[in-house]
Amino acid sequence: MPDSSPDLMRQTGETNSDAGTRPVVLSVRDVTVAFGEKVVLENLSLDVYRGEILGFVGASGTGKSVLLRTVLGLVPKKSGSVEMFGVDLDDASEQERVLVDMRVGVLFQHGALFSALTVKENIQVPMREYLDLPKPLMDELALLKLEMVGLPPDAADKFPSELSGGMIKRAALARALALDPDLVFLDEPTSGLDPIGAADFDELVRTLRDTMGLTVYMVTHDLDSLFSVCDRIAVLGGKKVLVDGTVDDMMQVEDPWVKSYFRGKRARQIDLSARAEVN
Ligand SMILES: Nc1ncnc2c1ncn2[C@@H]1O[C@H](COP(=O)(O)OP(=O)(O)OP(=O)(O)O)[C@@H](O)[C@H]1O
Repeated sequence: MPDSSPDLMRQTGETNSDAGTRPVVLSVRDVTVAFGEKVVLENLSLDVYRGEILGFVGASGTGKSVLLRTVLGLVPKKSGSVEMFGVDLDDASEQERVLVDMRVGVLFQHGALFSALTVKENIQVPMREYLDLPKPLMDELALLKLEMVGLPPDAADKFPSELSGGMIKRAALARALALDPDLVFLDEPTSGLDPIGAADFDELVRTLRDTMGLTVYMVTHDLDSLFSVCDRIAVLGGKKVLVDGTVDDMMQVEDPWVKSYFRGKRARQIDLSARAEVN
């Protein structure tokens, strides 16, 4: 049986692409998902590279959430494969699957914190699920995660109903980071935040990527996020990834939705102000 200890997986369990320079941490190949007769994704392929912040966009109802849930194994696919850290999730043993899951954090839309648990208890949910740690250590770790996401220590004993929208997002991010993951999925993390709160959250995501070497897969409608923190953007359309590339690449795309999204009035305002900040 192959040694699948986390350390070994970190060193070897990743496929390389792009002339061996950028390890692929998530590889989606020819994935088709349907609900009854309705095909939502068809032969969709996508690679996510280690250390990048990928922004995933697409018109409403194109299947962004379905893809995210499929990758996480919450929605069955008709065909295709999903590999994380070089492990094909359909072929993975139970032990391999647990090791992969421990390397992944998820921030679901609207935070999805357990309302009956305090912030600290929410952050400790993944620790209780996967680790066997003494309570004082878990408390210490929870406080550390709060600090990482910029929440004060006294947020630990608050319930989600006592937090602002921005604090809920940060608490949910702290929970996603509970196990020091390598890859985090963020589902519309800045939705519902005011522009300043959203910009602060984007900055936090970028800082965490820079300091922890995180790979970030972010489903978003937020043009500010796409322009300011995403290294690469993938656009979902016609049941597959229509196009992927940098913001500048998106500016060249003639597809009508991509064009109106990235070259519309709002996008032009953001682009102009970003360029003004640089100069
Ligand atoms: N469990 C399900 N059963 C049947 N159809 C579903 C199911 N889940 C999603 N769909 C359909 O799949 C399509 C894609 O939905 P999805 O929620 O992934 O879109 P989205 O791109 O995330 O949209 P939005 O940006 O509005 O959140 C929609 O037509 C939706 O109705």
